[in-house]
Amino acid sequence: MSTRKTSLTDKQTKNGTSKYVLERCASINEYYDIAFKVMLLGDSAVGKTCVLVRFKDGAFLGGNFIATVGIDFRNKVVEVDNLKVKLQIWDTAGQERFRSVTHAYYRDAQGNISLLPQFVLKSLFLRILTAWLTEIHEYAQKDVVIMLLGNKVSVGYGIPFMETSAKTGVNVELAFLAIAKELKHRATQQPNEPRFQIQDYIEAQKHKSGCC
Ligand SMILES: Nc1nc2c(ncn2[C@@H]2O[C@H](COP(=O)(O)OP(=O)(O)OP(=O)(O)O)[C@@H](O)[C@H]2O)c(=O)[nH]1
Repeated sequence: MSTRKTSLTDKQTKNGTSKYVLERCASINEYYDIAFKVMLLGDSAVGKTCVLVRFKDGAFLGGNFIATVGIDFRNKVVEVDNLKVKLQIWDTAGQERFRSVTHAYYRDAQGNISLLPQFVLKSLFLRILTAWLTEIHEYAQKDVVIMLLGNKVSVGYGIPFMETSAKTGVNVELAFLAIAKELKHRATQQPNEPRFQIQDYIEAQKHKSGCC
């Protein structure tokens, strides 16, 4: 059994005043078999906090945009092949001025989910993607599991990619489940067992749900 205490999520308005705090101090006993750290990366306002809140609480954080200050995390336990997998998901501030704070956390994470901006020109999209992949390669573990989330853009980088919406919830649960499965398979894989194919899993699940 493990006990956890989530930290405060401190959000900041454009003028720098901290006015919105998601209060989550409850202590909850939750059982899990295996735990992984996953970081949410991406430029400011791409929707990292909203995706995490959608996954954790099933709600959409609408209203005025309030930027994350520094870094925060939420835990969620998901079931993967009869194992309880705890994902400790780190929500990083996208603003450049917090980069030195967030870089310090890359090394401990087994998974990275990078959110990419919607509706930008392909050349800009590729520039942003390359910048984030360069950051990941510089600061993260060499064998970190990477997933890209975005909207209406197709990527040919051999990295699992999904279109998601924190607003409608489409594909959010699937994205986190897929990364939990990949991490669990890597951690428990027997020598002769075939590798888990994360993109195949994603496609099969999308097909099942009749989604996009
Ligand atoms: N329509 C729509 N709006 C979204 C969606 N996801 C996020 N938003 C909006 O986009 C804005 C930014 O969302 P956040 O999740 O706070 O962005 P962030 O990436 O955490 O930003 P930083 O904290 O600065 O790194 C908010 O106004 C959200 O309401 C989505 O799927 N659809």
